[in-house]
Amino acid sequence: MIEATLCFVLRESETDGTGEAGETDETSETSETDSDTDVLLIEKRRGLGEGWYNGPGGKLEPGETPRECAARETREEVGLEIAPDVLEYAGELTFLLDEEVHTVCHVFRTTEFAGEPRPSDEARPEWTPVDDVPYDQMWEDDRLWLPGVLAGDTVAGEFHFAGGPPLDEAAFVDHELEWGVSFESRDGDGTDTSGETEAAGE
Ligand SMILES: Nc1[nH]c(=O)nc2c1ncn2[C@H]1C[C@H](O)[C@@H](COP(=O)(O)OP(=O)(O)OP(=O)(O)O)O1
Repeated sequence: MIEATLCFVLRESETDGTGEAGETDETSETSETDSDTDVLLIEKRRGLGEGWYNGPGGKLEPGETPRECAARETREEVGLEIAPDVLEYAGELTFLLDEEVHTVCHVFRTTEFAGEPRPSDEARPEWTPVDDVPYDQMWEDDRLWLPGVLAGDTVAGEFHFAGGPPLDEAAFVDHELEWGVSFESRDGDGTDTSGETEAAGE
């Protein structure tokens, strides 16, 4: 079983006079996050999900907590500095391949970061309006959980894939989601110590 992270960095959109990202549309019925918020996505250059968009992230190293991993991967992949303890625990996703747990992924969210994104061997970063996330160029499960996470909700989910490995060539067959899950016990280091968090229902 792989333990991994994803980190979604949010910022207020910049109005650049081009009429693109950040322009306020007074007639729109969008909520406080969405059209005026950007999320930092990466186009992944290698590894699982190569060629697709996602948040920065990757596998935990020995002795590392999930939030330390999320901060390190974000620094390595796109050069942003984030203090691990500012990361908000937004989701726990379990990816199963042929009914065996393949990866448990801890999802974090933050608006606090320093620096400007820059590309690396692993990733090409792109600030993207949250209303314009390219779900057709992402993992198939992302459209189910990422909009809620970007809007500030918390989620526990199980996603069933069949026919692999590798996971990114398997078929996405089923899922269960639970929203509004409390991850407060993970505020210390990203590790659940309470046993309160339930896995998504059957
Ligand atoms: N179904 C899925 N949906 C999704 O959105 N992200 C997924 C996913 N399955 C795996 N991931 C993400 C989680 C994690 O950030 C990443 C793990 O991919 P890899 O094993 O290729 O690790 P990376 O190469 O990115 O990291 P390192 O090797 O640790 O640098 O893929």
